[in-house]
Amino acid sequence: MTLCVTDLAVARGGVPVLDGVSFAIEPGAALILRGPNGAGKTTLLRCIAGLQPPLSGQIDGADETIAYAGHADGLKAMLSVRENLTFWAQVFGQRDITEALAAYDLEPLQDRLAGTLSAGQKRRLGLARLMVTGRPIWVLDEPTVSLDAAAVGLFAAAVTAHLGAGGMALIATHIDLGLKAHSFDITPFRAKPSQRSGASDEAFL
Ligand SMILES: Nc1ncnc2c1ncn2[C@@H]1O[C@H](COP(=O)(O)OP(=O)(O)OP(=O)(O)O)[C@@H](O)[C@H]1O
Repeated sequence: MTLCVTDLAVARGGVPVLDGVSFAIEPGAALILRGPNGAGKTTLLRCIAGLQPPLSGQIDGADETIAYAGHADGLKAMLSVRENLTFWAQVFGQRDITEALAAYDLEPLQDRLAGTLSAGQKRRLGLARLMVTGRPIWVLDEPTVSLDAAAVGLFAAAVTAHLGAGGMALIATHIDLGLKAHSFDITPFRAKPSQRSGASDEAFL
């Protein structure tokens, strides 16, 4: 299975942002999305994750295969760390959360309510969630925000293990994660200002 994006055009708030984007990711590979603030990385990732439709083009290999981590951590504040991971494991039909707890050094925090965690601890939990989905393609938007250097290392190790097991990753980031991955700069694919689409068709802003 390959994630294949062909001639994709995407909009945000009804305004075209990118046009003519094509790339493919094979099992075991990661692609790092690059581009300055406002270039359209988040918009592209949201389309690929199925949160909003593209204007045109094709996305193949994304059905029931993607685990998405955006800017929000998507945590249940009144559930503990362990309960959050167990909840997501059950949603995705997986069971074991042990590896995810260990990968992000969350064992000492497992009984804490997620709402009481620091920003970096919440981010670690949000990223650990990916591991219990069993989904092969991780689509990640600025995953290292709030993480300290040690936690960035844990994240890089988790991604490397995921790729080693045949998984894939598409990551928008401004920092060097030290991963073996190709980079894809979306700057040249900025949509022309004349390409207006009209109304917004997004599920979430
Ligand atoms: N909710 C929104 N409504 C309308 N326009 C938006 C919205 N969010 C972002 N935009 C605009 O869409 C364009 C693409 O934004 P996007 O968030 O995809 O860029 P990005 O590359 O992820 O930026 P950053 O590096 O700052 O996170 C920008 O011009 C931005 O101002």
